[in-house]
Formats: sequence, C-alpha cells, structure tokens
Amino acid sequence: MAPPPRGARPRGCNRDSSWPPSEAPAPLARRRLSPGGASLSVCPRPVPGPRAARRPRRGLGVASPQRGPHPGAPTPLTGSRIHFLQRRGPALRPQAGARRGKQPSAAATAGWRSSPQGPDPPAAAPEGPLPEGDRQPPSSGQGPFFYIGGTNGASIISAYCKSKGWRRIQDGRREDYTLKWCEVKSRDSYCSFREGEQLLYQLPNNSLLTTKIGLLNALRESSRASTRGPRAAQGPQPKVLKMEEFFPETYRLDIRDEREAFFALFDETQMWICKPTASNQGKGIFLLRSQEEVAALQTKTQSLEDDPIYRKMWFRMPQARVVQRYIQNPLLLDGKKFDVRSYLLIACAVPCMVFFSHGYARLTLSLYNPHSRDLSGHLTNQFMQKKSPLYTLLKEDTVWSMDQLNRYINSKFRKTKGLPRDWVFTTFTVRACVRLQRRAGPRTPVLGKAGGHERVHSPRLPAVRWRQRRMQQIMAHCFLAVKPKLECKLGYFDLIGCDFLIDENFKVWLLEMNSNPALHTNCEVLKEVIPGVVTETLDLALETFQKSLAGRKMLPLVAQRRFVLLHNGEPDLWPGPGAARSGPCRLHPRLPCEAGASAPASRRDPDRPGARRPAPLRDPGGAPGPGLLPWAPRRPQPRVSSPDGARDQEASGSERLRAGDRDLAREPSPEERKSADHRDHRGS
Ligand SMILES: Nc1ncnc2c1ncn2[C@@H]1O[C@H](COP(=O)(O)OP(=O)(O)OP(=O)(O)O)[C@@H](O)[C@H]1O
Ligand SMILES: [Mg+2]
Ligand SMILES: [Mg+2]
Repeated sequence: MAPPPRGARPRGCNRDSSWPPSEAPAPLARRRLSPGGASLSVCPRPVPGPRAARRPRRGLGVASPQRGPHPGAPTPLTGSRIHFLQRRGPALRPQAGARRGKQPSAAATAGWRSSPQGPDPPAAAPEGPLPEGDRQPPSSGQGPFFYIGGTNGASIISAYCKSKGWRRIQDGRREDYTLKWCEVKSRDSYCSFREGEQLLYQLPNNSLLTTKIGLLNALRESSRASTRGPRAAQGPQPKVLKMEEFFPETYRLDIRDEREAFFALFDETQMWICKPTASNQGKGIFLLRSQEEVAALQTKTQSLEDDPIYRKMWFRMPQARVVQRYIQNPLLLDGKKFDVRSYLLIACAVPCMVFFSHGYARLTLSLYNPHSRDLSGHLTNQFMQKKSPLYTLLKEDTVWSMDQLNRYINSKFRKTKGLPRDWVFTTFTVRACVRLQRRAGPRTPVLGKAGGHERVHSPRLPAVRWRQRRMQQIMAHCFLAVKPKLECKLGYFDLIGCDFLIDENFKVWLLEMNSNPALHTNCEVLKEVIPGVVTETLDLALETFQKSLAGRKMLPLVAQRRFVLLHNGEPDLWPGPGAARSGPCRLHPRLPCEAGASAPASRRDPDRPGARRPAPLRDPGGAPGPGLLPWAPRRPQPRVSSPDGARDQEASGSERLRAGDRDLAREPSPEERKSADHRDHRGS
C-alpha cells in the first residue's frame, strides 16, 4: 500500500466527544514501558563472567562420565527414550527477577521495565489449583522438566509432555526446564534461555507479525522493497503478492501525517474500524461511519498528543491505534458474519521451518446488519459472542469446522458463484491437496517457493495444477516479510493465529495475526481441532529441533500430519540443495566440525552418501523425542537480527515507543495476572 500523502489536511467538525467507553485509558499502573520499541534480543543481564561461563550445561543426549550425579540430581527416566542431561548445581540461580524489589534490576538499568511481578509466575498462581496429577513438591522428582505459564492450552500441553515421561515444574524462574510454554513472554526467559538445549514457546520479537502496527509495517516495507529493489529494475518478476490485494487499507493514528491523511480521505460512504495495536478479543475496537465519529476521534487523538502529562511521560500514552477499511460486504453463513482462524507454525527457528494449518470458522450469534450499532454483529471473536446471554445456549453454532464451512459453501455458492468444488480446501486452504497427496504417496506436503506456486511437490501428480491456495500464500508472504528481522535461536518455536475474512466476492482478506492464539476447547469443534494443532506443534518442534541439532535433513518429517510446509530454511543454513550436512554451514561455519568431533563417524552425517540412515523412530505417542539425539552439541550463537532490526522502521522516538514492538509489554500486568482468562487468549 502506498504511504498516505503527506500534508493532507483534516476536515470534519470538531465536536467534543469522549473516547469510546471500551477504550477509556487504562490505569497507568497497567502500562508498561517499551523503550524505543526495544526488542527482547537485548539481554539486560550482564555478560556472564568467566565463572558463569564455567557453569555446567544442561543438554540433551548421553550423559558424560565426568558429569557424575550430585546429591539430589535427577537421573534420566529409564522408561523414556528421551535422555536429558540435568544441570548440576542448584536448581535456581539468582537472576534479575529474583532481586526485583530490593534494587533495580539489570533490566531496569538497561532501559527495560520489568513486570511488577517479575518473570512468569509459577503456573499455580494464574492457573489456580493444579490437577491432582500435576501436584508435586517444588524440587522433587526427575526430569526432563516442563513449565507452563498460564492456562491457555495448559491441559493439552501438560498431557503431551507427561506422555513423554516429563515432569511439570511450577516455578517459572527455574532454568532447568526442557520445554517452556508461556502465554506471556518474559524477558528473563529469553535471557536465561540456552540455545540448542531448551525449547521455548514464542519468538521474542514475534510482535513484528502479531501487533497490528508490526504487521502493517512489515507488509509496507516488503511492498516497498519489491517495487524499488534491484530486482524490480530487472524487468518482469514472478508474481509477488501486493498487500492491497489481501490486507484492508490501514492507517496508523500515532503518526501525524498518516492520521491526517485518513481524516482527509474519510467520507461517509465508507466504514472504517479502529483497533488498538496490541489488544485482542475485540477490546477497544469501534467502528467509524460518520463525520462526527471521525471528528471525535481526531479531537481525542490530538488532545492526547498535546496533553502535557503525556508529553512528559509519552510512555504512558494509551496504546497506539490503527484505522482499517471495514469490509462491509462479508460472506455470510446463514446471514451471519464469520472469520477464519488458521495457524502459522514456526516449528524451528534455525533453520526456519514454517507450517500452515487450517483451524476453524467463528460466527456471530446475530444476523449481520451493516447499519447496526451493536458490535457483536460486526466482531466475530468468540469473546464478543460470549457477552450475549444466548451464548451458552447457542455456542456450538458460533464455531464451525472447515468441513462444515466447505459443505455450506459447496451447497450455497458453488453454482451461483461459479466456484470450484471444495473451494475451501483448494483455493482457500489446502486440505484437499494433502488428501490427494496422501493418495499419491507418503510425501511431505509443501507449498511452492515463497508460497506463490500452485503445484504440489509430488512427482506422481505432475499434471495437477492447484489453484492458488490463498491463505497459505498470504501467510508465507507475511512470514518472509519479517524473516530477516526475526530473532531466531535454535529451540525457539511459535504458534501464531491468523484471522482471515472472506467477502461476498470470495476475496480473502488477512485481518491480523495473533501471538498465543486461544487454545480453549469449549465447543465441540474446538475439541476436535485444538488438541491436534497443539500436539502436532510440539511434535514438529521436537523433531525439527532434534534434526537441526544433529545437522540432519529436515524432510521428511515423521511428525507432520495436518500441517503443511510453507517455508524450509535449510538452504539458509547449508550451502546448497542436497549438499552434505557435513559441509560448511552458512550461518555457523564451525558447526559440523564441532558436532562431528563429538559424534561417532557413522552418526556424523546420516545424509551423506553411504551413511546409514536411521529408520525414523517414534515414541509411543508417535513423535520422535530429543532423546534420539546421539550427542548434544551446543551450537554457536546464530546470526540474529540486531535489536534495532526488530524495531519499527517508520516511527521514531515516542511514536515508535507507543506504537511499535510491545514485546516487552507482554509481561503481565497485575490485572492481567489476576485474570488469566483475559491474557493474550487471542480470538477467544
Ligand atoms: N477490516 C475489517 N473489516 C471487517 N471486519 C473486521 C475488520 N477487522 C476486524 N474485523 C472484525 O472484527 C473482529 C476483531 O478484529 P481483530 O481480529 O482485528 O481484533 P482483535 O481484538 O485482535 O481480535 P482477536 O485477536 O480476538 O481475533 C474480527 O474477528 C472481524 O470479525
Ligand atoms: Mg488479535
Ligand atoms: Mg482477530
């Protein structure tokens, strides 16, 4: 989308009106500082001294004889395939969070503000009493350990880990975990994270995609790059998605020129929707249809900016907002508006292995009336629907499976709109392609280069040309737009919820992407969909982690079932397609030597010619575990984007702060901690 013209003058009358009630500025205590949009990549903890460097390491793999057990050290479970080396020494090591309250933490001195309550709290705090099976004394038992912060998906994640013989720990500050899945990102988690030894849910700067402004900036930047780059000058290029084709026109209100351009262009023939950049569940959203409403917004925005309090303490400004063109002609299901939740999985960050999965459709309870003032008919979020007294009675009607959506569209629109059969699974999403591929043979479903090609990578289906799989294309495009800036370390993984709207012309619009998507299972359809998504997420995270660590080829992936590969980043790491993994690694030239030095020759590179490739192994749950690793090499620090790279490129100073990367702000406020249900449950 072209940047809005500069200097456009606002029009519309200035009528005194209050901020929409839902967006009354929150108590100041709830606001958290996000200085300069700093990224979590800046670790505030001082660089470890020689003593810290000598700290014994935990890892995955066989125990070294030198690492004799110390009193109280857990020993690997015999029943599990997974053997984790447990760190010697105390389970907890003093850290910034532990000192909080007595002296300013390193974080604070480095310009960070920690959550008043420190790092992720013990799971018991937000989650309430634990299920019987989860109760255990804090330091008893044997590892591997896993920690879950919050309630979102907790029972599924917990069941998965327990099926592997892992044990749940309740103290979020413990560093001896193997897997940590927290709803809310905490600085301390990233600072103490041990790359190549632990799995940690959420990329630290995923807000590049998962805030409204982050996504907008990423798409704009990628759009600019595609039009002005050296390749653009070389003549016609393969078709690249244009953001205006799938992302509704959007303006930032925190940038003066942009908001003035919006105020100037607004007229009453169009509806717009105003959203806070980093909220969810429809909170703080309102519609703009009249000059009066827009004038009120204009006055409010201006008065906030001129407010002497906020001028001094700009970090206390209410959350930045965007205005987005409202899709007034949504496709309706029995007269009701809906949107579709799909998933983008970054199963592995080094190399980047990115997948798509379809999810489900979310419908409103009431019939759609574009003129209605009732937001629950406009916002399809479950959270909005739950406010209705009818919700308990009709909740099953508010969530449809993709099969149900497909059947409906086949029966109602196929003929009238001239759609291909199973539009939902071919053009819109991908399921049919996976099915057909299965028929053709056990191959890894994969989307073509950059998500733009239409052909399934199966030699047995050479003639099958697939229609564009729109959601996948869009998601791949968004991922590639931020890829160079994502902070990637081996062990990070992320599941992102992507919301799409279909209009009555069957055009597919991306509305937003969400970190920590809702994993509730309060409807029958969700009971079918969510556990599969979570389980496969964990399976893929484990398998890709293990393969990356061992320098093995990623594909085929034993764990892959419903997810479809969108991006395979192996070529970023290894010199060429099919090149032996023992060759120099692009990002970590020393890696293969290190790994090779500690591994038996036959294990060094299972993919090299003549090497015996181990048969894919599965644990009883069907997924490989990291215990299959023959050794536990520790990778050198991978190339990561600079902290600045993660920042908002367009705004500066206070604008950037207010608007941009609120990653730090993902630490919970006291209110958020009280209301576990509220936190970051996207689209719930
Ligand atoms: N441009 C748009 N046109 C039409 N409807 C929209 C538009 N943007 C959002 N909506 C509707 O509003 C709902 C909430 O918007 P959005 O998802 O962007 O906000 P959110 O607060 O982040 O919600 P959540 O994270 O819970 O999905 C959407 O599910 C959709 O029904
Ligand atoms: Mg959202
Ligand atoms: Mg949404």
